[in-house]
Amino acid sequence: MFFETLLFVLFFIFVSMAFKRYRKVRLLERIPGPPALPLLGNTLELLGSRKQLLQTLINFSKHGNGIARIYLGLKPYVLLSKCRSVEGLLTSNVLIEKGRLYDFMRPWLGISLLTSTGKTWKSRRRLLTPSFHFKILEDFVEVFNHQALRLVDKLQSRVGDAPFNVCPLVELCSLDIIMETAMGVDINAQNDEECNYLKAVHGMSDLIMKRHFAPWLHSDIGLKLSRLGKKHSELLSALHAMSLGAIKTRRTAYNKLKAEKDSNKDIQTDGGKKRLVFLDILLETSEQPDRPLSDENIRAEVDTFIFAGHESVATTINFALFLLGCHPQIQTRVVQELHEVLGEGDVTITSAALRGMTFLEACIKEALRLFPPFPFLSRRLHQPAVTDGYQLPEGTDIIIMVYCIHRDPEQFPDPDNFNPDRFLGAEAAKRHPFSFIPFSAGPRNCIGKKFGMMEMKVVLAHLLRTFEVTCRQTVDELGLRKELTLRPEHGVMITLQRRG
Ligand code: HEM
Repeated sequence: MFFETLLFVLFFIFVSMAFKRYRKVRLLERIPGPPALPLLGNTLELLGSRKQLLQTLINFSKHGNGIARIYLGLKPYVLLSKCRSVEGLLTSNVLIEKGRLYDFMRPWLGISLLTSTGKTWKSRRRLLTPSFHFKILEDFVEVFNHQALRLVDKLQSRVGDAPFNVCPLVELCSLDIIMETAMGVDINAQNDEECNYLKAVHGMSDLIMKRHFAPWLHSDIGLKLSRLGKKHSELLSALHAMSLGAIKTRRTAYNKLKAEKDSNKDIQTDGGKKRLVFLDILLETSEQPDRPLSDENIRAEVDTFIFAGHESVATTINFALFLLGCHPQIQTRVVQELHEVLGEGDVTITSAALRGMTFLEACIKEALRLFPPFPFLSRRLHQPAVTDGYQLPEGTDIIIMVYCIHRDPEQFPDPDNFNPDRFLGAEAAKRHPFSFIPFSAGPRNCIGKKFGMMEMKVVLAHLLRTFEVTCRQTVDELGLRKELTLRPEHGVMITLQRRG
């Protein structure tokens, strides 16, 4: 009797799951998409070459007019590639759950602002928003200047050299900046080109992408049993050891200062200068009775800031150098503007000066349009939605094709052309508000948008007023590759001349 009941229950579960899937697939089959193999779906095309991942997804999305459907194994995904199709989703206050890729980031980044959802995300967002207050960001401009000048110093020795890859140097600079602003430590990565921490970040990013496209690595057991399991644990230990070490040091300093001072006042840091870093704010918050943050929560947020805050900025600076190096007339316009805003001689760039650099900002935006660090964003629907007249059932995984949205000729005529003027004047004001979304949009947009823009402007301003940058690569020669962010696999090869 027991076995009969068990069999009946199992049969019932199986039938209801099959029926649920049938209803879901029936709705999604109305959406155009490439032919899919039984069981495997479109997995083979996606697995075929990770180098081609971006191009493969772009090709898939061409199957519909802004909306297309693919299968990874049995799992359906919907690709959205027009601004009109993503507006409803991005502005929703309830459809805020991230897609599967984020599941694989959790061992490293924990439950943080980037990876959480629902009530946890809402309360974290409320908690962390004040950390990005303009007053706090203004204090960071000093760090941006100091680290950018270190990069300029490093590059002085490359003047007149044959073309060299600037990407690793820019990435180390942006890592130094986020370490100093997030944790208050100057790790001077720029003088450590072997930087083990960065190697661990790259190793983990690579592993997360491998997991995403290999269904047999999706479960933790599958990963542990595979040859990647050991590497995953080693990378996690290295990454967490660094952030936990920095938290411990900062907490000791914080407690010491607190014992000396009224805890409501600003904390004295860095040899007497008043500058709060993100970690101080988290430590302060963790002590408020109504908003406790455990050490684990703090580690998750710190790791998230470091990941989200350095690679995206570095790749954008690199792509901007590529574009400006290939377009000398546009570079000259930037330098003229810098001259007008900053004058001659050595200067420390202030936040007021940054506001005057409108053409440099337009160049950065155009670099973000052509090469968005996050060329696609993923979401999972925990309730049904409708877009472009199609019903999307609960549980559907969505891929927002930022790369395609940014190259839509209806919004950006001659879309492959580098033309920063698109972001100035009336043309910019006429465009659809969701046609340019490098920082995403709506309630789950990038919390570090202002921080990132200020940092990129300071670093590029120092570089461009010191050096004339030349680049002779084509876009194909960059070897665009989608890792966790979009990267130029073959580097950005530039030459430098000192400006007169
Ligand atoms: C060029 C620079 C940057 C770009 C293009 C960028 C882009 C993005 C995008 C597209 C998202 C949404 C991700 C998604 O929905 O899946 C995001 C979220 C986020 N970014 Fe950025 N980001 C940049 C710089 C930064 C910086 C400098 C920081 C921190 C200092 C930062 C911290 C975050 C965090 C914490 C989130 C999660 C926000 C939430 O879900 O509430 N980002 N970013």
